[in-house]
Amino acid sequence: MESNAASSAFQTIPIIDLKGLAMTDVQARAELAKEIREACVNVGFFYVKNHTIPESTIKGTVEAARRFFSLPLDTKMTLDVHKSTNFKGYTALLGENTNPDNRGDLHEGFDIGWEDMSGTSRADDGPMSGVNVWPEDMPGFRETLLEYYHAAVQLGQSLFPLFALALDLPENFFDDKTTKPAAIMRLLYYPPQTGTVDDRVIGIGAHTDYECFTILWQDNVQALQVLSNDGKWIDAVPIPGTLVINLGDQFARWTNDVFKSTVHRAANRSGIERYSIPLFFGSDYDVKLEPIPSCVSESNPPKYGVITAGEYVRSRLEATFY
Ligand SMILES: O=C(O)CCC(=O)C(=O)O
Ligand SMILES: [Fe+2]
Repeated sequence: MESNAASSAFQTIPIIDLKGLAMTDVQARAELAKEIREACVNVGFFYVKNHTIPESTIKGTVEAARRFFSLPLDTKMTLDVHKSTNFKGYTALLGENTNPDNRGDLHEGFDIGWEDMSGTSRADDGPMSGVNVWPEDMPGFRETLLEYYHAAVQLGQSLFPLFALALDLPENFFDDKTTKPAAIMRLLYYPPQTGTVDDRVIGIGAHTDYECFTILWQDNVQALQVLSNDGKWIDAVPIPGTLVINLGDQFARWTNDVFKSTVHRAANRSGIERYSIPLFFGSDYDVKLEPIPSCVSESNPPKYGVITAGEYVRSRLEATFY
């Protein structure tokens, strides 16, 4: 399978209907996988409609985000991500810098990893092991976020077989590599930027994501942009009822760039505040990201060194949260 890196300058981001996600008909699944393949090879981004995260779960989580980010700064700072050994908790404005050429990102964030409803976190998350941190005096906040987290993880798990089909692999190829969903969920809040904007301080600087793919909910404020091969920024216009799926660097490494991990950024110049909720879905942290054999050929020789997923994500997070 060849990398298509130079072939397409996309102008639009495809919309894929997932209403048949649970179907078992082989032909229908193959057709859906083909659509996904086109999007992954040419764009690295697609919208999904008729996804499986309930609207009520989204609404509750956005409400929770509003409540959380409106807490006083010193209360939020008790959960400072820099105090955590595993990148969990609160990031203040300018607390991270996604693009090294920039001067800091103009967003606030709140990060959690896997935890079940009874409060158990995983002990064996390799370099990312450790508990989530939660605000005090916010009844229901934890449950609301975990409800969203597990719904998004379930959606992610149902996408892996389609990504496998899209790579001409058996549907279960990723099953034993995604047994402990390595998923990080973020609440993001972008204050509006008005007046003269320094391009080096925007909502989130130009970057690629670190894991296999990201499931992103965005509100209806336009800010997200995706870099096309011809160097143009394409608006990822908010489309009500959809989620954005974009591929990250784990998948690019694993597929030897057959799947694209596309550069994107967000700048909120709307005049009103913006919220988004990415969930970054990676392979199990102990999986070695060796190029998938069908993605390597004489004309597309291996491009990346082999590293475990956990080491890779950790090194990227360490560079971001300086
Ligand atoms: O807020 C957005 O629309 C994008 C966020 C993003 O790219 C990220 O968190 O990696
Ligand atoms: Fe991103």
